[in-house]
Amino acid sequence: MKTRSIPRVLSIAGTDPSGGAGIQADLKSIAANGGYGMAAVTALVAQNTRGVRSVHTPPAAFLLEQLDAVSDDVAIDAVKIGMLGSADIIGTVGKWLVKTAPAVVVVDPVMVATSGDRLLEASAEEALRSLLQHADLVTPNLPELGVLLNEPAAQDWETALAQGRELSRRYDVTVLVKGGHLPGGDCPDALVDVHGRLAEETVEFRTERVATANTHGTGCSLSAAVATVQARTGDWTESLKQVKDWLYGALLRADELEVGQGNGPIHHFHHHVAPPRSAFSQQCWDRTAGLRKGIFDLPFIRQLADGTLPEADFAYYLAQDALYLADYSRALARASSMAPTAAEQLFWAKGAYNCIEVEAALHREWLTGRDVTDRQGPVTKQYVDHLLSAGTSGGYAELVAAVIPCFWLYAHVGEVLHAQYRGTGAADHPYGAWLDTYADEEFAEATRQAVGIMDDVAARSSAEERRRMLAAFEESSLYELRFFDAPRLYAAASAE
Ligand SMILES: Nc1ncnc2c1ncn2[C@@H]1O[C@H](COP(=O)(O)OP(=O)(O)O)[C@@H](O)[C@H]1O
Ligand SMILES: Cc1ncc(COP(=O)(O)OP(=O)(O)O)c(N)n1
Repeated sequence: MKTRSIPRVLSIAGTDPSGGAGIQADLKSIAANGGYGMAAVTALVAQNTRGVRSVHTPPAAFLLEQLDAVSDDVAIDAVKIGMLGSADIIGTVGKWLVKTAPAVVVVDPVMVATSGDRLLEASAEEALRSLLQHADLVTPNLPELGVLLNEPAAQDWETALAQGRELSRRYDVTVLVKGGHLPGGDCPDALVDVHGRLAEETVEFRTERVATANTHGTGCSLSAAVATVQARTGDWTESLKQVKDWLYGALLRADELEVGQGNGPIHHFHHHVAPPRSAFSQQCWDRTAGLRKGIFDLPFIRQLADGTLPEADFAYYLAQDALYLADYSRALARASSMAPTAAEQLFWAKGAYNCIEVEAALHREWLTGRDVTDRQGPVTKQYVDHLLSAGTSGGYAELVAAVIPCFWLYAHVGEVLHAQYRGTGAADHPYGAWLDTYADEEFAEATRQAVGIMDDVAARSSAEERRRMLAAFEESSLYELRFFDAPRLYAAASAE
């Protein structure tokens, strides 16, 4: 297939004056994915983020005039077909496709909007099935897949894939089965083709489900984007990979748009606009709320707060922390060596220095006279391995996200424990002096700067890099929890 760096892509679809779905969404998706967008309107839809009010369908002959006006003048590299509305319109589009034979035809078999309003007359379902013979790719959601096969909508992923295979077999077409309507923490999609046009019969793409109500026009946007990238790459699997990544970012940042009071649109141009400075760290913080709760529920933290923590557990914690800091300093030094700006280089270098010079010295002071192991325990070792591997196999962005929880959780736990201790006014608290050093304003300021750097790095990173950053942040946060729990599990054994 002949590919083109800026493909000319025609959307044949209905309108959405609120800009989230239909032609308006298609044009944004095409542009966001590097194409030149064109549009022929099948129906004028009075709708917004809350639902459809009415539909006006101009005569099919006028749609044909629009289509001919484009194809008589412009070489069309790809066509995306969305809302068609009636059998009359479907027939007109089918004949035009036969006449023009575009290289890429993607059909999104739009039937019902998220709001529940019908966008295809029930009597036109058979006509829509017959249009599939002109399609290279069809992108039904699960209810639409069921209707096209005259079967109930799939309730699980295995049934959905089986239906995808059946649709591919019946209509000799590649099917994109979309799992957005299934419950669960991720959104599976799969390209399915039983006629050998893909490397494998089923190629799956999974992304995490984004917690947002702003998904209006997701299906329209996806199909227009796939048509565009396919005309650029000539490879369905590669196209889906690129588009899913872009779509994930568009959903992740949909809430920033604040459009409408119902299900708002996705952020088509998220990759051209830097996220608000604090957006990424807020996301990291929100995602690890459960782990923070877990930390405050640990016996170690409760006992450290009320002064009942066994001395041996405290000593084990201090010893492991000193061992950890020696390698944490190396991870910060690595971040310094990878930093793209002098300011970031200096910040991490100072952090590496402070770990050894200030923090470890403090630990040594507290450890004097205590009989403790000088070997890394299992959790310390795993945590350090995670940091060092982020610094070698991950990039700078991943390493930065991996080192932040140590700053942030230490500062947060310190602040909370210190406030609790001060609140009790207990003069004889065995760990009072330690808790006083724990809430240090200089360290809190360094933490704010570190989190700011992470936000800056996230703002200049791709959606895929941000996803890896988030995973690295979560993993380090989990190790922070395990680190606080390690004395309970390993202190006694290490003393033997
Ligand atoms: N909350 C979400 N988070 C991540 N991806 C989503 C989410 N909702 C839908 N998607 C993805 O958006 C695309 C459209 O999905 P779907 O909702 O199944 O179709 P439609 O929008 O046509 O009803 C699919 O790629 C699906 O995996
Ligand atoms: C004019 C028009 N076309 C299609 C839809 C439905 O779009 P879809 O991408 O399926 O998005 P939601 O149904 O999720 O909004 C529409 N609303 N209007």
